[in-house]
Amino acid sequence: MTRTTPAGTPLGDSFHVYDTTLRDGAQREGISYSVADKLAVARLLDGLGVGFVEGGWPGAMPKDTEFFARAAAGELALRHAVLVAFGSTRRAGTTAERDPQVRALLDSQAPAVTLVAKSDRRHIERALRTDVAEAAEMVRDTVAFLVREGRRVFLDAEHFFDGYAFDPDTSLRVLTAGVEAGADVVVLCDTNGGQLPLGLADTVGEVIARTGFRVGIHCQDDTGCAVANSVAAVQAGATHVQCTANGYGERAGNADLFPVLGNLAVKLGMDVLPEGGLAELTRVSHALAELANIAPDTHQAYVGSSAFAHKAGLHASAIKVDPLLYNHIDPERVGNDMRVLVTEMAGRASLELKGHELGIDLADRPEAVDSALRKVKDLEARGWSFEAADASLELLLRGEIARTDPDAPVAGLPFELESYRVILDHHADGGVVSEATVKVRVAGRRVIATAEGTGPVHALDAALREALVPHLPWVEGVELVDYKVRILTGGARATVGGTDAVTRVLVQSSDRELEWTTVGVHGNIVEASWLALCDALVHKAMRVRSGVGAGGLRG
Ligand SMILES: CC(=O)SCCNC(=O)CCNC(=O)[C@H](O)C(C)(C)COP(=O)(O)OP(=O)(O)OC[C@H]1O[C@@H](n2cnc3c(N)ncnc32)[C@H](O)[C@@H]1OP(=O)(O)O
Ligand SMILES: CC(=O)C(=O)O
Repeated sequence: MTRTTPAGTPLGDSFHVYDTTLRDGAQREGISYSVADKLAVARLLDGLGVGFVEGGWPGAMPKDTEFFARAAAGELALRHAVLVAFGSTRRAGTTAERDPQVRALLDSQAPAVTLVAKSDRRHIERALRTDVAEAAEMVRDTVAFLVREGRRVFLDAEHFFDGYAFDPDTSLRVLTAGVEAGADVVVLCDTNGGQLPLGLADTVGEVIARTGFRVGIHCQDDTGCAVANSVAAVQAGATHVQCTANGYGERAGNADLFPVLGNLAVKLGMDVLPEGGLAELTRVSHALAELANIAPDTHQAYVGSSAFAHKAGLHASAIKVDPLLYNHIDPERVGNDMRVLVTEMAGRASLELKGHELGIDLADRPEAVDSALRKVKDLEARGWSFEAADASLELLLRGEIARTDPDAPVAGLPFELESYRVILDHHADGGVVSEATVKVRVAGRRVIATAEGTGPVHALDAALREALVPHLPWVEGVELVDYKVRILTGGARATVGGTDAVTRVLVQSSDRELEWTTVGVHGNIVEASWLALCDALVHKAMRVRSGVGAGGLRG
């Protein structure tokens, strides 16, 4: 399929999606890519289909030099993207040929080079400590040298928007020097990230009208407008857009590649990625977050796990009629999913949609839906939270179905608790050991088991397993993979009254096939944990018995 601009002209090389995650993204506080990480990031971006991957600044730091060396040695076989080396123009008072930083760009063997150049007179005079004529010459000389050496050159005009507002002639003179020397694109950079979309788009349009140059855009996110600014620049005529994965970058970050691509592709109808690329946005965004060792932003536009998650009952009731009534696009277009959250804000439609997600048909069970809804609202007012605990919600729904339909089977706990006890031993040497004893009836027998653990919940879990596994072997395959505790004070549970806090525990379990989350709430953290642990086992038991409804433990 031919990729086109909004005007319908073929994209080909006429529009550039340019990624600078490995250079500007790496300037984010907290990110430190290894060379192996950098190679993996480049491969993911290439697989997505971006046109250019800026790999770093060879010569400035050993890791970036090594990255380019390994890429040149064949470790990076890019299918879509052109690899770009980044660096500054030569220093004042020398020549490009003699400047070691410029030579390092050549030595990187990258087929394209992006040169950063000051385009604000105040920076030229105060930071470079030179004059405008020399600054323009630094650009001309370096671009011409690299072009002569067979490199494709882009010019990042640093501080362009602030500089153009202060002294447009200087800023244009720097651009002109680059283009006359052979630069392919002059990239207008909002380096301090202080621009707003309307003013920035006006400037982009004006520069194109005055010069006729091919213009790109690079936006930092200091006003929170980097994505809007980038899209506005494209609408004003920019044909090269620089972004970083998930908006990583110096200070507040850069224009986030994923919403920028989403907007260009879905809203402006530009085929900015090869076929199939758009549906990869969510997966690639999350994979790149892993490589950066940063938790994905759940609320990120287009690709966040909450980007199409609906909590309000009124939203759900319209979504039941047509999902597009409350979604700006079909989430599948960008590889994301719609989810319905059931909380105190739910209505009947929210429960029906959630039931559908969980494989429970609630359409003909209005009584069960009404009573489940009342129960959810009541429990949430007492500190329970079901939005992250689908398994507990499923048990509650199945329990209400069983209560309102005598024909529906119900299964509660696969064992009966007689009592549990947890003690804590603080030894003189500073060691702290928890010990738990559980007394249960399982498979018609009374079983007593004791176990130690690093904490009271660990000990309780261990003792329960000790008691159950000989009689219910599947318990052994249930692993506790995450455990979260939140203390809720009066405000969050106003109907309970009093000043004592309640504890909410979320337990995430896994049996290698599935992960599921359950919730428990109580004034005592061990009891809250016990409730969540038991729900986890009831949920698993329900699946072991397949098709049998379950009651759960909430009162
Ligand atoms: C807007 C951006 O984000 S651009 C990307 C910025 N990224 C980085 O800075 C990360 C990598 N940087 C580095 O490793 C180092 O800063 C280096 C290797 C580039 C330079 O290190 P040093 O030689 O020790 O210089 P230092 O960082 O202190 O100062 C930069 C020098 O470059 C000069 N300079 C800055 N911008 C430019 C430019 N566009 N063109 C030419 N020279 C420039 C400065 O005037 C200064 O010169 P001086 O040493 O004569 O004062
Ligand atoms: C080049 C660049 O990163 C900037 O001007 O912000």
